[in-house]
This record gives sequence, structure tokens and C-alpha cells, in this order.
Amino acid sequence: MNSAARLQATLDLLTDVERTARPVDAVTSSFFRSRRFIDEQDRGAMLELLYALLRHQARLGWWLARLGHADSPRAQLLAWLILGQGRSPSNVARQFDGAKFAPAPLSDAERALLAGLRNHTIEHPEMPDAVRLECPDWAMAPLRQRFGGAFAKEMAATLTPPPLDLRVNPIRASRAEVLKGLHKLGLEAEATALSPNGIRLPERLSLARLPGLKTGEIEIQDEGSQLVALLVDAQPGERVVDFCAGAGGKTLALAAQMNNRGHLVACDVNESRLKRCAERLRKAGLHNAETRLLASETDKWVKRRKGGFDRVLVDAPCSGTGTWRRNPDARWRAPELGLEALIALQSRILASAARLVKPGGRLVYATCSLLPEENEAQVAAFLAANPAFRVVPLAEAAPNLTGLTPAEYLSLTPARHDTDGFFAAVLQRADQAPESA
Ligand SMILES: C[S@@+](CC[C@H](N)C(=O)[O-])C[C@H]1O[C@@H](n2cnc3c(N)ncnc32)[C@H](O)[C@@H]1O
Repeated sequence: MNSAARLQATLDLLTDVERTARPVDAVTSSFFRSRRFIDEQDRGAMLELLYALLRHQARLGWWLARLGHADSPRAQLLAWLILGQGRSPSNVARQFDGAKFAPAPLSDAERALLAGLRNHTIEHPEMPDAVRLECPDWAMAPLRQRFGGAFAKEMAATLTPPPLDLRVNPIRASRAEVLKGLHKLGLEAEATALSPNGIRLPERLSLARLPGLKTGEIEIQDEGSQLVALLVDAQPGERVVDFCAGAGGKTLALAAQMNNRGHLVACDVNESRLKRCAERLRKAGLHNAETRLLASETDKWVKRRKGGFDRVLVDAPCSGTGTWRRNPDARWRAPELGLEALIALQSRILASAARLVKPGGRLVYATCSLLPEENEAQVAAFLAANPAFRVVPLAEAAPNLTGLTPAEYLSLTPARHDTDGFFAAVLQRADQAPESA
């Protein structure tokens, strides 16, 4: 592909991304599946450009509005070539020449746009904070409150390309073996700083270069997500529930921690995600887990299995604000249910899942949210309503996890930990229910 054809192909991809409500990685996978002729190098270049556009969407939109130009994927691309790549209008015009596979020639309005953007950069002193920081309006106040003076730094960190983290499946291989294999392939892989099972690759790469994914030796999992699973501290032989298992990211980590012994139940209300979870368990050689589809968080199964589990993980549906660095498009999709309804759902899920915990057992509440309403406040409300539970501080919950600042809760952010944003609280049910409970 020549560079003009790459621009047009990226424009087609961006148009697909903006047309659907599906997450960007799902859209890119189906885009490339139906265009197998695009080689690895072109794919890499296109994804880099696509993600740069998505990370600058509010600022590009601001410039287009300022110059009175309608916002569209093509206009965003044109603006980025000038503001982000520092090209000149004539350089851009040369590639938008209507040749085969190249973008259509520039209209007069587009030529005027390029002239208006000339000699500017992406930032402008008149940009409001929400635009400069690429923060949706609904999240400005809660995130500002959460981070105080570090708000701008945290938002800037969500706009940097994330590393690619892998979790080694200890049932299939050791971290040292996998690292050696990756180095042999010429990849700059290194052990993660906090997770004992993690490997970090500094950049996005074609997953076809990671054969261990097919054999179940490795899984793609952010280091923060690995730490949440480790905090559950599930032991071989125990009975464990992953209440919001989804497609099984943490289920797989828990089943492996249990060394294929004991019993793990992966629940969810979403059947297709659970199917994917079951497939991944099989591929990873993990057979101590079953999946269970729930009708709702108060499914009869929960009542029947009351007090039956040593560990229960609630990886609750949340605003996903902690994943903005990895999914730059996610920030522009407000929580489907609305934040208030989401918080109410989390509280119902937590209350119901807590019933599964046996005396002396532990409940781990986690989100990939940066918002206190979904995290600390949610836990405080739960504790007020459930005096049989107490907080287990990090050092006690996972004494082997060195490197974490001692605190009550796990609270990871892209700026401070170079992971996705994650929150987790470990709560223990008293050995005997108090008289009053
Ligand atoms: C954050 S995702 C889980 C991600 C998963 N644990 C992982 O590590 O890959 C939250 C999950 O909660 C599920 N969920 C939503 N409402 C639920 C409910 N009422 N009861 C149980 N699970 C629910 C969603 O279907 C979704 O899969």
C-alpha cells in the first residue's frame, strides 16, 4: 500500500468506528478480517493513525468548529495531518488527489480548512479544559474531585499509548520460559513490576507474533487486572465464585492460581460472554471451573448456595473510566445505563454476591473505574449495611504482593502505576455472624 492508500483505508476504518457503538477493537478486528489483503505493516501503520485520531478527537472537533467546518472522519483526518503531523496544506493536497485507492480530491471548503489550520498545533490557549484534556463533560467534576491537583496529569496519562501486558498461565509455562521465547523472537519483553505472572511489551504488535496465545500459555491481560485477581488470593482446593466473570479474564487467572484444584464458578448474566469464558478455560487447560448463567444478580442459585464459598469476586459492571488509555473511544460513550443506575446495579450485585461468602470467607469488590462513587463510596455503603464484613488492608490480603503502597484498598491509575485504572477492596465476613446481624 502506498501512503495515500493507507490514508484512505484508515479513513474507511475511522468511519466504521464512528458509525457503530461497538468498541474500537471489535470494529478493527472485523474490518481487517474482511480485508485480509492488508499486510501486517500496513495494519500497524493504520492502527497507529486511527488511535492517534481517537486520542485527539475533542481537540480536532474544537478546531473544526472554530473554523466553521462540519465534523466528519475525513475532516478530522485532514485536521490531524496538519495539526498533529505538522504537514503543509500542499503536502496533504498531493495525497488527496483522487488516484486509484487514494482519498478523493479536496473540495474548496477543505482547502480553506487546511489554510486556516496552517502553522497551528493541536493545542490552543482558548481551549476549555474538558477539550484540552479530552474529558467528557459528565466525568469532569467527579474526576477533578478525585484527583485534585493531579487531575490534568492523570488525564494526560489516559492519552498515551498503553503497553501490551500478558499474563503467563502457570499451568502451561513459567514466566522465565515465556520471556526467553519472546526474546528469541526479537521482542523487547520484560517482567511486569508488580504482578509476578505478568510480562510487558512496550507497544502494540500483531498478535500473530505471539504463538503462546494460541496454545493457552499466555493471555492478554492488563497488569492491573492481574493484580485484582491476585488480591482474591484463591487457594488450591477452595470454593470460589467469580460473580461477574464476563469472558473470563479474571476467571482464568483465578483457576490457574488454584492450580486446577478446588471449584470455581464463573457467573454472569451474559450468555455469549460466558461461552467465550468456557472456551478460554478449555484452551488454557483449566478444568476446575464451571460457568453459570444467572437470570439476574438475585438468581435462585445465589440463594441456594448462600454461605457456600471461601472467596467471591465481584468485578462489577462500571463506567470503565479506568480503561480510557487502552480504549480511547470509550470516553465518548457515556455509561449505557447512566451513572446513577449503574451505581445502583453495583450495589445490588454486591449485596447479593455477599450472601455467597461463608463465615471467615472473603468478598473482593473491584471495578475498572476511577470514580469514587463506584469505588470507595460503594464499599462504605456496603459496610454500613453489612456489619459482619470488615476491610482487609492490602498488606494482609496479599502479603506476597510487594511493591504496592500499603493502603486499605487497591487503587491503580495510569499516571501513578502505568496500568489501567483499577479499584479493589477485600472484605472479610466475620467467623460468626454478630448477634444483631
Ligand atoms: C467488568 S465486566 C467483567 C469483566 C471480567 N471479570 C474480566 O475480567 O474479563 C462486568 C460483567 O458484569 C456482568 N453483569 C452485568 N450485570 C450483572 C448482574 N446483574 N449480575 C452478574 N453479572 C452482571 C456483565 O455482563 C459483564 O460481563
